[in-house]
Amino acid sequence: MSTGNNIPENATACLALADGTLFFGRGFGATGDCVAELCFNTAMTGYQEIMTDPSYAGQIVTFTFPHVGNTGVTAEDDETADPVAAGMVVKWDPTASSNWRAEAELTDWLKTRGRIGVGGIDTRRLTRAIRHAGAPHAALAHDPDGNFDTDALVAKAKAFSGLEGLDLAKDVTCAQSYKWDEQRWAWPEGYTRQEAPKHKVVALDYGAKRNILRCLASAGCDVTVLPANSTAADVLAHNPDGVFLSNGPGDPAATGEYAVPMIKEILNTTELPVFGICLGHQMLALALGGKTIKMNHGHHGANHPVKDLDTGKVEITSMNHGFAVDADSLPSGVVQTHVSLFDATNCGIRMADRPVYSVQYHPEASPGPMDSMYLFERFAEAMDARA
Ligand SMILES: NC(=O)CC[C@H](N)C(=O)O
Repeated sequence: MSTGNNIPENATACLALADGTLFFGRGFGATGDCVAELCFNTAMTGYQEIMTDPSYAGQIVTFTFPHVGNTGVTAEDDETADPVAAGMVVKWDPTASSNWRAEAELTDWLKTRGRIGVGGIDTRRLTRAIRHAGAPHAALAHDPDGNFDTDALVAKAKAFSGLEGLDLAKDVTCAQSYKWDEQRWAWPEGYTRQEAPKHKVVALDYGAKRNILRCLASAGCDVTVLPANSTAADVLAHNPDGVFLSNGPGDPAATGEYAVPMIKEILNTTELPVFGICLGHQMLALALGGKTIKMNHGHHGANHPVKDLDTGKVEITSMNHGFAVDADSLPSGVVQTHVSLFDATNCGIRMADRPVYSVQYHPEASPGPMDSMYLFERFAEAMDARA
């Protein structure tokens, strides 16, 4: 039974936006409520990879593609041990899995891992609202009895302080360093190990996706992953041939309090090649003297065209970011290398005179037509050149 006015009789989930807008639907996964920034992702596939991408900490994801659940969940596809996104919003109720690789159903997986989902939402209307007014703060509640205190949910959404100024990398980073040698998935052998690595790479974990670490291993790297708050001395103690800066959640300017000084010190005291992705890109830009800005609704999808300004080629990329590097803030000696063909947002930089570069998009998850491994291979080549 629902309580209060205007709550549909069969509603078991409520999505409340900070401006008071309410959406009702059918809950799935865990019960209870959560509060976060609400974004939308336009990818047609990959809901499990999206939900387990640590960059989504502090965000509820609206899936504009209505069909979720059909591939089930498969442990091999997790980007980290558990889902990190706070919740998921979809148009249709999840369908049962129909996939030989599936090991569990999406709804059971969300339930055992404490993540809330809602189906039956008009995601077109919601997406328009997000595009129009910017990513809102939202509370999502799931109650099988349909009891919702909508005023309290709106108040919770209003009270959420937002992602600006929020350091979330410290929440999702690893507690201790570890070695990584698993390579990209290939048919028919699946994941294989890198048995003859050529380059020692320290990868800073700000919320790293496993598939990025796999790409490093596949490019010939012997990868040591270090926690986000590692100092330049911690990094250099491993005697690396190159330093990698991972993706991650939250505001790069906030996470930059410890990471940016570390990156600056690596740049100032060594000549090591440095490669960054997404949050790593944003923090590298900050370390080089640039600025980052909060976007209206960000880029979250798997078909975003990005132009490589060095080659003129356009790559169709996977994206997940709500902040961006301000290209106008880049100091001399730092070159813009990639731009979004949607809205001209900066998508890549490099130092003019050193193999220090980064991209905003996720090459490890990009669908093509180019082989996104080229960025990892460029990193390996830069380490080769110094050997
Ligand atoms: N995927 C990422 O690393 C995201 C970076 C940053 N948290 C942003 O939202 O822009």
